[in-house]
Amino acid sequence: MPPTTTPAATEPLVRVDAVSHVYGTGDAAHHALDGLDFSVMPGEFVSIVGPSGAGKTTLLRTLAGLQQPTEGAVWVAGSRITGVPDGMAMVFQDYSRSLLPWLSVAANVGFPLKRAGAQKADMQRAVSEALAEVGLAGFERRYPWQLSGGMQQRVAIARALAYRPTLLLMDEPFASVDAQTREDLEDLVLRIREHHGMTILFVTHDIDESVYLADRVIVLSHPPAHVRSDVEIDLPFPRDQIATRELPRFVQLRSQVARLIHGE
Ligand SMILES: Nc1ncnc2c1ncn2[C@@H]1O[C@H](COP(=O)(O)OP(=O)(O)OP(=O)(O)O)[C@@H](O)[C@H]1O
Repeated sequence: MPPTTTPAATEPLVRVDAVSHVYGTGDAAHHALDGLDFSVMPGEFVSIVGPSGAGKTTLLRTLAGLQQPTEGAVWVAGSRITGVPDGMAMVFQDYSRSLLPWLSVAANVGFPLKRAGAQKADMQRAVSEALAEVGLAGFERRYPWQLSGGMQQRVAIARALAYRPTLLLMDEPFASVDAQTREDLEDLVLRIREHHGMTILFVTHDIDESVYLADRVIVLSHPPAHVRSDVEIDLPFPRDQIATRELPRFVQLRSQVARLIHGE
């Protein structure tokens, strides 16, 4: 009998297996993560929220392979990660520090591809496509400091996109832009996700944003952090900044997540 599902559809892309992290030693030791366990399926959009200082950035840095857990392991596409995995890109909150001010917009977007040894023509095509996708066609020759904060964050998103990642990690990417720009960037990320089908893990302090964007919201506990709850967001797609946020189910879910963060 033929299989009814392909193996790829049933295997998680990311598996966080009993991950703990302790910074420092002895009296100075700080237990940030405590036995975190969860999985993310290919194509899922998962928001990660939690109280301030819960360890969200520590978790994302561990997922990115930028630091090793003191206990447990992270698996991406079936391989235990010991460094930055292939096919992963990351977008940080602080675009002014993540973009290189002495490089043009195009050179910033092409930077990871150049380092990976891409052919010039392929790189130029990927850069143009990515900039067009984030609404910055025509800005190739500008420098990051000539752009608004929201535009700089679009450049950072384009740089991630040009790399064609299967896994995109985003650490509070819209925390430093104004409210209208934030909504525009949220919808940009949803469109990108729909277009490319990539898997996205998105750390945010903003409860409404976590619910608006995601298929699931993982709520971390007070430190040392464990997974306090894993909330399925059963809101229909496509999402709309006004209509989705008006839905009674949206209001119910955001209250549920808020209560969980506050420890109720
Ligand atoms: N390199 C480090 N060395 C020592 N302690 C650290 C280091 N990085 C983070 N910490 C500590 O680990 C804890 C978790 O930090 P982390 O930045 O991961 O939390 P967060 O949930 O992202 O914080 P926030 O809500 O403020 O964004 C904090 O108490 C922080 O001071």
